[in-house]
Amino acid sequence: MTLLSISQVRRRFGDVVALDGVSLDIEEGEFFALLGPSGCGKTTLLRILAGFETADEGTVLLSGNDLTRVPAHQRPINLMFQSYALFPHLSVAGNIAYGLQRERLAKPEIRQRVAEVLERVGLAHAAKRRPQQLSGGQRQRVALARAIVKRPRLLLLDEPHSALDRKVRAEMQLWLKELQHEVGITFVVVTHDQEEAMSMADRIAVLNHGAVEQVADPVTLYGSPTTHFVADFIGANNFFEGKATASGLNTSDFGQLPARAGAVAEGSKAFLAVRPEQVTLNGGALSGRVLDVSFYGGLSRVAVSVDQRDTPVLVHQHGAPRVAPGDTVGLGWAAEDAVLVRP
Ligand SMILES: Nc1ncnc2c1ncn2[C@@H]1O[C@H](COP(=O)(O)OP(=O)(O)OP(=O)(O)O)[C@@H](O)[C@H]1O
Repeated sequence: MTLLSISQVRRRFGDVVALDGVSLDIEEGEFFALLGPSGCGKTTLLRILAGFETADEGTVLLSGNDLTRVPAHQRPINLMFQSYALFPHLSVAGNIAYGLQRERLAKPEIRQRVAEVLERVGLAHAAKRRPQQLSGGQRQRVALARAIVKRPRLLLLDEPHSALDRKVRAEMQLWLKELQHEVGITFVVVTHDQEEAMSMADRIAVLNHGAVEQVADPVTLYGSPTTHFVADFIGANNFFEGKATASGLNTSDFGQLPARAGAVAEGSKAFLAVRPEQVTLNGGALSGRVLDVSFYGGLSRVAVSVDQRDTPVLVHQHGAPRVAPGDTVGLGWAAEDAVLVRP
């Protein structure tokens, strides 16, 4: 069932168009990610959902009810800030209880709900500590506990892992996904980190210049991007430019190259996108010379220079390298492993 229906939302700041007609439906219980580079408008959209910012045009419905005129504190929506915004003078339990106290819930109920949520985030032992006595990952758990204890319909998370180092970040991504499944609250997370979005979200909306480029699950986004921007932003890709034909792409430099049509109509301008792990080095449509080989344990990355191309073709091979710089190689791929995308 649709929980949140965002329709044709626009927002400008002076000359800057932050959101240029964004429409999205987010399902009940979904872990949804808004992904895009800095300045694409994702924070503005999150703030509009929370009620801290207003749209110039468009509507936001929550279970069919228009939120436009509902003030932030009356929305069944919580926002977890990037900085966590914990109160330094309150204990962990005090921070979590704060919102419930403001709602004037009875003391025994507050005590019980705080204890429950502390247990859930694995911080029961740290209830009396102050935020500055906690690690970054623990602070994030407190911020999440404080957000979910109010049992919102929707939890918005702004770059939740940006304050954490790499290793903790990976642990917290896994944990956040588990937590979301356990509590069943709909999560909308804003991130510029494609790996983070891919590893956590059920579905991802990729934003660029205030507009939605594509909405899909991670596997579809990776395997069947519809635009050059999405194919380039998510993972590594090799691109060729040309015109879509019935069986691939017609290029001026390399003739016909095999690919699936994807979302591109025959005869239109397009790019062929092929992932490095789909390219083989034993014969095929192109030939080139190995420029560079680097070994990463389970994976070797090979850069192949091809005449008439400014950028080398990247190839990933499983295991140790089987070619060396200077080798002449053929580059090939199966038509179903390459996809045509819109410019
Ligand atoms: N209050 C404001 N006043 C003026 N311009 C703003 C304001 N808020 C956002 N913008 C502009 O709107 C555009 C979108 O900003 P937004 O913060 O939504 O992007 P973002 O994708 O979240 O980027 P980041 O990841 O850097 O936060 C940017 O060009 C930004 O400079």
